Amino acid sequence: MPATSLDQIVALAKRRGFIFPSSEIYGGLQGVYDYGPLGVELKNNIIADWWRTNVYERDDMEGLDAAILMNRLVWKYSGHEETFNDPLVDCRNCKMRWRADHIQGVCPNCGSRDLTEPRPFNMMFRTQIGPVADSGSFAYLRPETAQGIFVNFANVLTTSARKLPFGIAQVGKAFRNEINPRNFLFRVREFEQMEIEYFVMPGTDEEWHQRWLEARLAWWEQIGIPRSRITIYDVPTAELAHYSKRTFDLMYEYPNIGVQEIEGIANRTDYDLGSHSKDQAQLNLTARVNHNEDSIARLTYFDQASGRHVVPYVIEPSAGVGRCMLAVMCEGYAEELTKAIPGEKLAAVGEALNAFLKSVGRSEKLSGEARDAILARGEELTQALAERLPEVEQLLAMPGADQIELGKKLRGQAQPLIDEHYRTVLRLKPRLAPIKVAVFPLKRNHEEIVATAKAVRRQLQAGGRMRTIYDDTGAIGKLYRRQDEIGTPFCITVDFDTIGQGKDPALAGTVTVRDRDTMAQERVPIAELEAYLRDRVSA
Ligand SMILES: Nc1ncnc2c1ncn2[C@@H]1O[C@H](COP(=O)(O)OP(=O)(O)OP(=O)(O)O)[C@@H](O)[C@H]1O
Repeated sequence: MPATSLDQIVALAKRRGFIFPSSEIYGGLQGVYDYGPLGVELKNNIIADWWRTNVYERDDMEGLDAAILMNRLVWKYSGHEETFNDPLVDCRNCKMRWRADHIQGVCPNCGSRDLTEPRPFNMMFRTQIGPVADSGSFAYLRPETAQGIFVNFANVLTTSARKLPFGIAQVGKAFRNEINPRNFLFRVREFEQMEIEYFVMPGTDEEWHQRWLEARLAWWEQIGIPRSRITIYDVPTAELAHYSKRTFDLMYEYPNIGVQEIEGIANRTDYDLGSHSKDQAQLNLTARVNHNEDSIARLTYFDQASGRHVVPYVIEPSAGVGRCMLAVMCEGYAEELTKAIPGEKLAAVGEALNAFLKSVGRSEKLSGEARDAILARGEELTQALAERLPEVEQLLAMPGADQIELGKKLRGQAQPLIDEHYRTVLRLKPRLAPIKVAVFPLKRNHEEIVATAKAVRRQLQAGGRMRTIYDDTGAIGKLYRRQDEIGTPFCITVDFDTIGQGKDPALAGTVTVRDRDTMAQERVPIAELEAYLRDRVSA
């Protein structure tokens, strides 16, 4: 089952080093996050998968990496200076600011209805280029990567000698001064986009729009978001952006946040190339564009069949990397019992817990209400102990000498049980997993076992294809749980059998390979490890 609460993902992301708040030691910066050691791997793997699918595995695509800073005129003629606005309202009571279309006429902070009329707020960040702050030095941080593609259309067309239809793919940072950044990675002020601008002959645009919808759904499925988990929102005409003839928003149901856009697939007509072209009057544009008196290029395509210059239509699939990563983590997340707890062990823990609850009931320090609540749930807690570690932890944290004594006893009994029977697992597609293989020595102070484990790690990493780590910081069970939580598809253990000192001499030169999802273990000869893992880690 996927994550049931965003908190599960936020906690895991922090605990294991996927995501950190930006500038945390100075109190953070709202709407900005840093990708930690595991986050950067997952993010890079998502981007690489998108690039491979959309650039390498197609015959009709080129890549591009345009600069974030661009001439201000780009944003004038793209329409962003005029229209890239969100409706801003102020709460007169508590002074909080909100996006009018995100609230229900009442301040979500204080409940006041005393709000200002919505007014347009331009979301582009401004900066200054060069040492002199005058009007000529003014620039924006790009709020989308798409414009870098449009203004390079002629460059790519002439250097690649492409014929329509063809597309340009780009991944890069975008910045939006969101009024209310929130919901972790979902709405932030600095993020990455994976965008395609696909250029087609006018008249074939509707068909290509449908084809891209299918292609994009197939990609989401490939990275672990099944078709059944995505809703297609066919944006009603009244809600369409001014440049769009039709837009499909792909929506994913995030826990707590609800059904939200992860990707927009827009038919942008000839609006973009037409907007950035000179001689617009001669281009037979269908889109309404602002008169361009600054561009030095005609962004057209010579169609040999008709002998005419045409302005291609554009289909744009545009996805956010952060929203994608959040969806992939939510979808792959599971907390589960790994096997049924044997009756007598449960009874022993139950006894300790009951004694503990009794003691809590006598405690002067506990409020009556809390005591009653705990006693009422005593049996249920006992039964479901392994699934309810956080609640048990809460009980253990309560004050009072008896509690501490019993708490210790309980923890002592419960922890191994819980460790053995309960786990959090991130079922990422192996190709996305930050770490593909983790290698453990069964004994961390045994020279030969350690040396063999390190050699196995080096051998697998040397292939360059699978990120492999060595870890000896705990008992094997604990190490498995850590790797389960971060989505590592395979763990390898080097033991006495491996080095020929175990019970079975036939196992010399083999290691245990454990599968994250099935938890099944297999003995594999070291010499065959790479072949065994190669396809499995790129699945
Ligand atoms: N503030 C943001 N934080 C994270 N990702 C974003 C943000 N804004 C846009 N994206 C991502 O970029 C993609 C394309 O951007 P687009 O301009 O279509 O978004 P949008 O329609 O403005 O999004 P929303 O309506 O949620 O603000 C979105 O589908 C989303 O994945």
